[in-house]
Amino acid sequence: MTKVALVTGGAQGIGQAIVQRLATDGFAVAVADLNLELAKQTAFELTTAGKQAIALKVDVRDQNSVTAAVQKTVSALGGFDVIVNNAGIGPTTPIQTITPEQFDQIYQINVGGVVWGIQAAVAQFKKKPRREHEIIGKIINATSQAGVVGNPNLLLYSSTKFAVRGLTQVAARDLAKDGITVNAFAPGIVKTPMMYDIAHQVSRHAGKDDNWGMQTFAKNIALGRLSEPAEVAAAVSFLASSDSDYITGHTLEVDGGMQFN
Ligand SMILES: NC(=O)C1=CN([C@@H]2O[C@H](COP(=O)(O)OP(=O)(O)OC[C@H]3O[C@@H](n4cnc5c(N)ncnc54)[C@H](O)[C@@H]3O)[C@@H](O)[C@H]2O)C=CC1
Ligand SMILES: CC(=O)C(C)=O
Repeated sequence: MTKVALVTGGAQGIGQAIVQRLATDGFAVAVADLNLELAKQTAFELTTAGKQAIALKVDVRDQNSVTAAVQKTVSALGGFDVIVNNAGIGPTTPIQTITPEQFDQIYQINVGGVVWGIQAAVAQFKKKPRREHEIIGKIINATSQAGVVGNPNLLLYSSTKFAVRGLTQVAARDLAKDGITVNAFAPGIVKTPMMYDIAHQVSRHAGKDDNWGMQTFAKNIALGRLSEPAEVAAAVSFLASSDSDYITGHTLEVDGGMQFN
């Protein structure tokens, strides 16, 4: 039977590369994003290429919105096997500029969105029949190299990504008995709209041009180059496949050698 995956923030950047890769792997995919127009475009490109895909509007801050997106996916695609909690935002936050509004927004999206995604996915997974020790659902969360080591200028962002690694470990322990694995992926510096925006902001604070910001981040990459979104998607493909059935609670770093643990 065709497996079904939902990817939040699937309309652009890393999320888009993930839906494209999972569709190529044979999944029917739900492209769930705040930006419905972009999500439709991504899904359209996949269906035109003969893949099974739908577009859904979701705001991951909103528990009901995430639950509804998962339920719509089940109705439209006939099952539910994998959720990739990928949506996130990455504003630079010099310490003295942080406001309560900014704090709420980034924690609600980057942490809250993952919690609601886990919750909604588990409710579906638990409806499935299961043989002893069978893996019936996979939860895959986006953290970051900035969730492995604190990154300058990113106090709120970095700390949300540490939280995602923590909650991935807790959920992995809580859900193992139900045949659900929970893992995370930690990209490095990936060529996406988010990363170009961060590089722009960091460069602006330093009074330099945008290229300076990107090169500053790139300095610590052992493999000596920035990452393509498809390279992150390849790691997520593994975490979504049965090849990773004996892995849970793990953060897979896909950063060209920025961090070694
Ligand atoms: N680009 C990079 O270098 C890195 C990115 N990451 C993480 O990977 C994930 C994807 O990042 P990128 O593709 O770079 O970001 P991006 O900004 O290019 O794309 C993010 C997508 O999430 C969607 N989104 C934002 N808020 C949302 C909400 N409330 N509800 C639903 N969708 C929402 C946006 O509309 C967009 O389509 C994020 O969690 C990010 O923190 C981690 C490490 C490095
Ligand atoms: C955006 C991000 O996750 C970085 C810089 O690691």
